[in-house]
Amino acid sequence: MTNQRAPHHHGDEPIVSIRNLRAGYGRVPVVHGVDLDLRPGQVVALLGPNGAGKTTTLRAIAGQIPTVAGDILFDGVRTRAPLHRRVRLGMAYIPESRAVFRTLSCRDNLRLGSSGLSAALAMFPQLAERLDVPGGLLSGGEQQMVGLARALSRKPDLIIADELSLGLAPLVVDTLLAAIRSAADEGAAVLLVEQHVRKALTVSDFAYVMRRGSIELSGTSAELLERVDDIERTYLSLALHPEAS
Ligand SMILES: Nc1ncnc2c1ncn2[C@@H]1O[C@H](COP(=O)(O)OP(=O)(O)OP(=O)(O)O)[C@@H](O)[C@H]1O
Repeated sequence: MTNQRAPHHHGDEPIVSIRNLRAGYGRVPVVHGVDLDLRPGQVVALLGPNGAGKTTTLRAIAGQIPTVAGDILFDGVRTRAPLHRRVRLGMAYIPESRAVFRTLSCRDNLRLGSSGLSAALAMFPQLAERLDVPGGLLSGGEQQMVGLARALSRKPDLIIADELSLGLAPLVVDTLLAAIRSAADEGAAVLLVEQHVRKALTVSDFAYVMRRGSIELSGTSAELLERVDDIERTYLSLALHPEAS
């Protein structure tokens, strides 16, 4: 992976391929044999009830936890690089916890991104009125916008985002997902874990449904959206936040 996107990737080649991934904590595997492909320009949603192993899968792909078995290929090359090296190769990993500097102003938080304030405000104009507010006093949604603007400012070619919208109002969720969609439209590959199933299927191109550590179903998001009631009943009914989808 490099930061020079377009010339590097051609056709339909995956930028990331996961083959028979097993990962977990200590000696306890919680992800059993996951296969998954991410292509430039695509948003891929990873759905599933709480505890299915979605976050663990993301952490393994990001290099935050080691794999127990299986392969993670970046641009067709097997990698065991740790998180910070994958970030240098062009990955942005947005974990569930919100990453703002609480005592720095919103303005200074945004300036930490590599393309600066104006690009961030073009992405999220609503932050313009909040520039002097310390990061810690921004709303949850605003904090998430700041974190996302900073992550996207590096023009990553792989974006891994874990429950961006946890606890946020529907309109804010739409704003965040729209920013993710634009990054994909500009060429990034995106892997998204999202509790709002319908929103996730609307914004994504392809989706995987995970349960008990394995992929149980996959398909184009359009196909899955057509049978979303059935999918929610059959695969996602263990979700702790069914009202959120
Ligand atoms: N740090 C950890 N140490 C040990 N077990 C963990 C750890 N984190 C998660 N687990 C366990 O791994 C399993 C999968 O968790 P994971 O967070 O990957 O699921 P998830 O699909 O992301 O669900 P959620 O939506 O609740 O985050 C769960 O049984 C969980 O209890």
